[in-house]
Amino acid sequence: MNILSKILQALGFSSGNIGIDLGTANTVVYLEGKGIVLQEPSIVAIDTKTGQVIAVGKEAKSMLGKAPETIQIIRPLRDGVITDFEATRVMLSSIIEKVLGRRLFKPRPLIVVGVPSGVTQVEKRAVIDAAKAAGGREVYLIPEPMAAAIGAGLPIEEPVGNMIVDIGGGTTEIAVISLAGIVVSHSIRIAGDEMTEAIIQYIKRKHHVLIGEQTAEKIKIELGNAIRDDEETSMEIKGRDVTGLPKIVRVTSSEITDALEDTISSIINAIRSTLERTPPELASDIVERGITLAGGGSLLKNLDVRINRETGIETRYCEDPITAVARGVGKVLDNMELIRKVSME
Ligand SMILES: Nc1ncnc2c1ncn2[C@@H]1O[C@H](COP(=O)(O)OP(=O)(O)OP(=O)(O)O)[C@@H](O)[C@H]1O
Repeated sequence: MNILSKILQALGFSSGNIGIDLGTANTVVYLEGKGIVLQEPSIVAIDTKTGQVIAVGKEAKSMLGKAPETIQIIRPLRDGVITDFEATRVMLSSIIEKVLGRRLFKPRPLIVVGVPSGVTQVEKRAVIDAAKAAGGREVYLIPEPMAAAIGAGLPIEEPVGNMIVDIGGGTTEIAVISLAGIVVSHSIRIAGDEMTEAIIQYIKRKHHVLIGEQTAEKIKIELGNAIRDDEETSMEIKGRDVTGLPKIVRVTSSEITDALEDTISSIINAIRSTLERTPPELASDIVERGITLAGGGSLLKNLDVRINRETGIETRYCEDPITAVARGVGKVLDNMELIRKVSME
């Protein structure tokens, strides 16, 4: 950072450079010099008659499952990648405008975006084009697990093995990082949103009741547990039965543990297979230093305990797991050398 930028920052001005965690479930934005300035669901509401954007983020999410036919609610990303380019562009522009809105001078910002490590060239191009179309001057992409590890404060540039498991909405990214590079990684398109979907399917099968995504997510957060613990809890949920009438049923935490079993097993198998492919020296570092968890999906109750039980490796959360990727892309904004080292080709 040059001296002028430092003075401007000290005076409360921001360079306008932005780090974005463009997530399947949430988009989190870090503004250089300010920190996290926006955290909103990755959802856009569009008027189907005029094609105009009605709402973005929280406001659009509150319309999920409740909108008339004239309003289309779109999640522009699925499984961590862009499935609707135009909606992503609109969402990014609106977010960037919200973040930089009242600035007197608006130089085009440098934008660093965290993306799943398994993205294809076409998907990478789509993110870069969307960020440029939304006003970005230069756009760099950093693999999400690398960004999460930087955000978690792991010593990624040192010659030691750091294992990060970032469980988002659409993707789980597992990586072993050493000397600023990803040595082994594994990305599966199974994460928090599959847990939500598994709850919807379980309640349909077991109780013959249909529930929406928002209700299922609430159940996951309130009752979900990666292990069976002694404290059984339950809650009443409202849905629609097969005949179409409203119905109330009581659901217990152990039922939800059953519902989530396949998803949790897939995540743990992916961690195991990554460990199996890790070179011995780095594996011994991981045994010593433990596994770090990031991402909203990792917040499922007792997931750390379950991973520890099944791998034998100490597992801990990083600070504020949901913003780890955004804090990571934010931390590199003033370090072009590091951006070049860790960004994707
Ligand atoms: N307390 C909680 N318990 C369980 N799951 C939670 C909790 N809080 C958030 N989640 C889940 O975390 C997921 C979103 O996490 P996050 O915001 O990190 O994903 P994302 O970055 O948008 O996704 P991706 O990295 O896959 O693109 C959602 O599935 C949400 O339901």
